[in-house]
Amino acid sequence: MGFLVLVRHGQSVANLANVFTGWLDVALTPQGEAEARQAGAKLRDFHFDQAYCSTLVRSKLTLTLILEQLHQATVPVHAADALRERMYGSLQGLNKAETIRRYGQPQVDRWRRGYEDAPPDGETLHHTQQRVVAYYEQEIAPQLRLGKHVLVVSHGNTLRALRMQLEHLSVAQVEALEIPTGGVRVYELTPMLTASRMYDL
Ligand SMILES: O=C(O)[C@@H](CO)OP(=O)(O)O
Repeated sequence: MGFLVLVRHGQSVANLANVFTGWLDVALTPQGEAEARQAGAKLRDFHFDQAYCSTLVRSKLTLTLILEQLHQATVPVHAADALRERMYGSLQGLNKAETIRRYGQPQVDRWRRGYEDAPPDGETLHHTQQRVVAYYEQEIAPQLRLGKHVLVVSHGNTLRALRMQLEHLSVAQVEALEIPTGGVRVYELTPMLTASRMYDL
């Protein structure tokens, strides 16, 4: 039976500073590195055939630390632009609290969590979902259909978008979904890619 594990990267320096990140290529904090190792420890009973991450360093390093923790550093890794965080446009680099003071909580909530609301010059979650799901269908799903064990380390909004697809969430459900840094979600999959079990670790 195939399984798919989704992990959000550990805390980044921008997460700690409460700054909109998107495609900014920021490092993990020491806590973020510890969260990555903890995610690896939670996965100690899992063996992976294939792993995927984004081309951003916080995702790559989280994956490296997980595989090191598991003593599975030889698992083949693919880093894909399609798995990068939602592009946050001109919000990137701005402090979130300061942005709320300037534009108000309702507007910032829509930019951050609305499914069809684009941040200025940025991607909607819907657009992010189209590129992430296309990559999933082309690259990851064929591995899962073969019964492979696949690990994906990506970002808060890309994982919200992918989870909406995998779990058939409504717009209201995905708008309310929050994924913690270092969060681990497991799907046990039939050959038809129906989830027979899904759970957080
Ligand atoms: O800044 C970002 O890129 C994301 C994830 O950290 O933030 P938000 O929770 O606002 O979508």
